[in-house]
Amino acid sequence: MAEQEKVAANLSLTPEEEEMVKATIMEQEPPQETFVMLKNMLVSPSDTVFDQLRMHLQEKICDGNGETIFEVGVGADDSVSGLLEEEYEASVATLRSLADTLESDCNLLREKKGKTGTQGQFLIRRKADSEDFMEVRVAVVGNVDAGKSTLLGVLTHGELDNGRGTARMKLFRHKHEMETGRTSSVGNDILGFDSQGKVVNKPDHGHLDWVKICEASSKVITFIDLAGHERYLKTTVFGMTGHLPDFTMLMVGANAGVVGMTKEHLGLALALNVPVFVVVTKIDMCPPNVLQDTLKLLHKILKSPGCRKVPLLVRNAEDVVVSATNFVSERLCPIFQVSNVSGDNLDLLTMFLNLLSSRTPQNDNEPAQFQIDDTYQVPGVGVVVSGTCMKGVIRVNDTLLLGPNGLGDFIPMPIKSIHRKRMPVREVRGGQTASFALKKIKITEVRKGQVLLDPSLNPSSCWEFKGEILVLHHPTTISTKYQAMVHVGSVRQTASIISMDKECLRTGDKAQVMFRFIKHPEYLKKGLKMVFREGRTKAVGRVLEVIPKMASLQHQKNHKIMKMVKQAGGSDGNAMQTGGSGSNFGGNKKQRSRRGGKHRSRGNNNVLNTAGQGAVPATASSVPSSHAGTSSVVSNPNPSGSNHPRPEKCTPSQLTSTQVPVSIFF
Ligand SMILES: Nc1nc2c(ncn2[C@@H]2O[C@H](COP(=O)(O)OP(=O)(O)OP(=O)(O)O)[C@@H](O)[C@H]2O)c(=O)[nH]1
Repeated sequence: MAEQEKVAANLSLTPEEEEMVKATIMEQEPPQETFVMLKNMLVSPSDTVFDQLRMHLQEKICDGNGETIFEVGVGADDSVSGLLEEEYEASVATLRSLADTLESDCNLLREKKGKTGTQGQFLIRRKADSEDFMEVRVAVVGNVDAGKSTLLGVLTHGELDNGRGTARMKLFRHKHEMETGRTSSVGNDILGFDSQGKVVNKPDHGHLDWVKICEASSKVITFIDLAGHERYLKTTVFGMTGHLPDFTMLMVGANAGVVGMTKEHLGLALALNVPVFVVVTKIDMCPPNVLQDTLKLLHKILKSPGCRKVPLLVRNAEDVVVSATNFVSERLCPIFQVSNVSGDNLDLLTMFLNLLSSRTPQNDNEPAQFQIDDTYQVPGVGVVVSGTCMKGVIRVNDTLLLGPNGLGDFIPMPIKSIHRKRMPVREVRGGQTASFALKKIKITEVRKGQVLLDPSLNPSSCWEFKGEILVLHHPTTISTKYQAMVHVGSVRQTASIISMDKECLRTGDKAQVMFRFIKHPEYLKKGLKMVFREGRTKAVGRVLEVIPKMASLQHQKNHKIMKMVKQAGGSDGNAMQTGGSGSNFGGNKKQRSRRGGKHRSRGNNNVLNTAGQGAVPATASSVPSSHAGTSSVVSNPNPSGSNHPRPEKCTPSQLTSTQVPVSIFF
């Protein structure tokens, strides 16, 4: 440990960095409240002041979804912080009785004794309600073998690992995962904290004990365990977009360092604006110089212009409180160094998790919105959908609109029952995950990506939408007709580019692009973050405009008319402009063969493996139909024949080891 402390000391913040941390913290200071708290208000309050303080505290607990951090010995006035010992003790006693009247517990987080007196920070948390708990979702990402599943096994079952994978066995869902030791699906496990901040989970808890954990917890951390292997990147991207994590825990094996998918996952979290904290594992088996190199590289990457993070090495309880209470911003990035085998620093990580709060603001008066991320057929129950309540409150027997279906319509759907973490409840609110049993519907009529909405929202679906994207990586160029998987929230569907404000896009290019889904319409909303990917091609961005279904039908009609007019005028060079979407919507067999071969026009994922991968499908006139979709098309970077000079852009191979691809954008 002495070696590690040395390493930590070497990497401690310089005075300028400390200033930066302070500035970041200052940036996040909440606006001044109307209630002015005087530092000795708690010492011996009159009944009126006591009531005022009670109301103030109640408000803060409500705003914090059931908890708040209260500072004793510090006032919102200009007085110097700190109280004399007796005053401080009297203030703490008042705070405890205030918390008591609000059915909450009061726990000391840290205390500071200075020349001007003592001051302390206390966590006030509502006592566990058997029907309700605060929920925080943490996505767990990092390269394969970084120790993700092991850490979750250790945290949620309280038993250390043996270094050969015993702890992760409790989390795996599939036989092949047990055999290979590799996560392939989106796994879930929970860690409950009571009102005193103690872990509720017991070493022997199984999946059936989730209800017991939830009943005894004031706060439940849901870990979204994601796969580290590149092969499962599609599932990992879905986990990051569809499961709406509040935070990302990026795991790095101390000995392996920042390798493989680590930067990819960090880039994804940055693109989706999810705050990141880093956990360096396996410090028990890592030589100090290797650990130091890993930490140095991590600092460099996090501080690089692409990330613009302020790394904070967490070494003691004080650092935990500072980082957790200022972690709402995406800028601060706490770094933990732990061992799942020796248990080093796991207490600090647990303390940090205990202090994290949900980032979804709760407003019960907003119309309900729920996004579906999975569907099940449960024997004896029927169709069950799981997902996240984005806004409002949903109660048993409420009738919401389910959709869009294949035609883009929404149908009224009563909610038969609600479960939160396998526990039956009467209602669910914004920021919480839940599953609903639905009435009178077949499993084939529900799918991931659908939504359940309050009828007052009068929703409409869309085939087309405009997005602003930045290409993080593409081997050649992207032009219209290119198809790839679009991830927006729990929507995951192949979409084709139907137009864009540039002729073609290369790595590092930013553009406004019009997309069209190839299979069915979706429900999207302006401003949502999106990821557009296919194989090694990646682009990130946001939805700028949603074209409602009817408008897009009209647009399609106009497009067809334009095309017919152009064809009549003999301009066959533009015959392919509608590309993939044309082949799916309205393109007949004859047209398809004229466009250069059937297998390029099917409009499903196969297209990605032929024209899609090459990204720039050739026009009917430039490539004979027998060659369409072959590697000669794929490798042609500029088949349109026009002489566009290739812009001087940073390609991934030119990125240095410390650069995260998103650096170009964020
Ligand atoms: N010595 C030591 N071994 C560890 C530690 N953490 C994990 N391991 C071992 O590292 C190996 C890989 O751990 P996993 O938890 O499967 O890694 P993962 O990141 O979940 O891998 P994927 O699920 O494939 O993405 C296992 O054999 C663990 O026992 C640690 O802190 N110290």
